Amino acid sequence: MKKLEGKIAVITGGSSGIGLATAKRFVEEGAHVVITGRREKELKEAAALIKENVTTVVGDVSSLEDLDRLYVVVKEKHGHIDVLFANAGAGTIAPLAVATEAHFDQTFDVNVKGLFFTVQKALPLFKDGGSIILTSSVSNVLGLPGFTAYAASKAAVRNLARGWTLELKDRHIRVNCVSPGAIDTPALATTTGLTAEQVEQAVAQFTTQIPMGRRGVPEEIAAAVTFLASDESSYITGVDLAVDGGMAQV
Ligand SMILES: NC(=O)c1ccc[n+]([C@@H]2O[C@H](COP(=O)([O-])OP(=O)(O)OC[C@H]3O[C@@H](n4cnc5c(N)ncnc54)[C@H](O)[C@@H]3O)[C@@H](O)[C@H]2O)c1
Repeated sequence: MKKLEGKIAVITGGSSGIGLATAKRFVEEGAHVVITGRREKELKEAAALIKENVTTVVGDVSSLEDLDRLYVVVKEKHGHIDVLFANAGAGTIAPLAVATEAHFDQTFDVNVKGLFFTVQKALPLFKDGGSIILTSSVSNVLGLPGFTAYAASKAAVRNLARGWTLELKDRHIRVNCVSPGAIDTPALATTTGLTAEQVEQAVAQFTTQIPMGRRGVPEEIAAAVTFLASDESSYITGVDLAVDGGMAQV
């Protein structure tokens, strides 16, 4: 029996990395996925990789108009949502002394405001219960020099899950976070502003500090998200599931 047979799932940031791996896994488990991202070309390429049971909608989660358009498509095509994976996120390195207002605003616009309204505007489409999974980060409990605005935004995500767990309990909607550690995705290489060689050195150094001694792969986050999306986690709500090779324990 497939874990998500017949479910309708919306995934933001579904064109690459963790979102794409999760979209593929959801479809393998019997779901139809609606993926959204900012760039049409990447979305189409992602849909070609997913192959079947996938709809694409171009949009920026920090734009409320784009979110409205997304859910109009979902409503017209499917009528309802069973699973929402609010996964789109942004974060670049910016030590406190040099971080700009634009950096701060962009980080919070996507990771907090975008995620907040991604969930709010989906609510009318949840019928009888469902599962919402928010992508936070292991940085929600770590001091992470150079990434403090990002880490603060991800701590906000974790706290939104706590409150929404209670706000949505009577509608039988479970709300959980998944918190990736260091996962090999395009984001890991592009958010540092360093050269490719510097990134390689920094990542190698960083990897030595991970208790399991390696970085994760997107499929390992997708497996955890599939569990949280499915009835296998039917008595789990409000938790923060770290998928981090033990990083949060250091
Ligand atoms: N890779 C890691 O090590 C790691 C660790 C912890 C948390 N995360 C989080 O995982 C999530 C997915 O990141 P990833 O590692 O797969 O990186 P990624 O760059 O492969 O994916 C990020 C996705 O978010 C989308 N996105 C970014 N800004 C957006 C916006 N304004 N509107 C719509 N879509 C937008 C991108 O287009 C992309 O599809 C993010 O929330 C990220 O913060 C990643």
